[in-house]
Amino acid sequence: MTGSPPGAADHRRSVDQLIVEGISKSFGGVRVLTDVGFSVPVGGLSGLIGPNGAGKSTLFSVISGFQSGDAGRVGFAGRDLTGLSAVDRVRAGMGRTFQVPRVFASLTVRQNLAAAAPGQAGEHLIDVFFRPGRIRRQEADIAARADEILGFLNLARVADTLAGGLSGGQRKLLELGRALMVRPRMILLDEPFAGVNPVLIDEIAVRIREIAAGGIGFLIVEHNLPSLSALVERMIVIDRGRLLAQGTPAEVLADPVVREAYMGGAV
Ligand SMILES: Nc1ncnc2c1ncn2[C@@H]1O[C@H](COP(=O)(O)OP(=O)(O)OP(=O)(O)O)[C@@H](O)[C@H]1O
Repeated sequence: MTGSPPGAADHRRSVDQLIVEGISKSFGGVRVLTDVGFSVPVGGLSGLIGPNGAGKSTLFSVISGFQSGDAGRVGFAGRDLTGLSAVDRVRAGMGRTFQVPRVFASLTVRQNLAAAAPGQAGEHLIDVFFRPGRIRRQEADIAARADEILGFLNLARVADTLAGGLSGGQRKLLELGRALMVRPRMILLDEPFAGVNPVLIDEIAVRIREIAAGGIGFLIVEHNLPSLSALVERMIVIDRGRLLAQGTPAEVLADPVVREAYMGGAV
């Protein structure tokens, strides 16, 4: 990342925006992202699309701090997050899910949710000996939050099932639930509909809309363009690592440049 903070003051003023500025990233000398910049509302529903290999997952990783960018800045809800670790970005309110759900197969659904809760007092030995009451209270809070999410995501009936036994769609819901455990302001969702049957796609879309209505925003990478465009208010398009277009789903999908990038115009 660059050392000087151009635009840092803007980041502080933009309390309701995710601002991505000049992100570039190479792997072994191969440029994957080139000077990508856009901004979306923290509390809104936005999509990030592009053909296979466009750089969407890499961009997600740079925004969420799982990989460092070679250049560029990330402003979020009035803070400059550039250079912060992935954990600190989660603490700042930025949650994320992965293309391949990272649930613990040998833990139950409920345990998976509890394990996603941030900064648990019991992690520190000193708390175990000197603050047992605090640990009990925190465990009760986590259990209550997990129950709330299990009910909301319609996962209560599989709460005590091992996550390894869930369907693809249920795993996606559990991954969404894990992101919700940290009480984020915005969630970066990587392919929530991939490998999910159409009925569950509709259910996941309904849940996302309900969560967004409660003020938590989404930036969603997704190849299922009909389902995504029915859900989001705006789309960012990247192709070969560069910003190609942005606008409402109708504007973006009618754009000849976007149609050309996708399968030579067969969107
Ligand atoms: N760790 C890595 N090392 C080397 N190359 C990588 C690495 N991660 C990604 N790439 C390359 O970067 C490019 C962009 O990959 P990325 O997964 O970000 O694209 P994507 O738009 O998410 O693709 P898809 O839609 O197929 O998931 C690809 O050419 C990929 O092979």
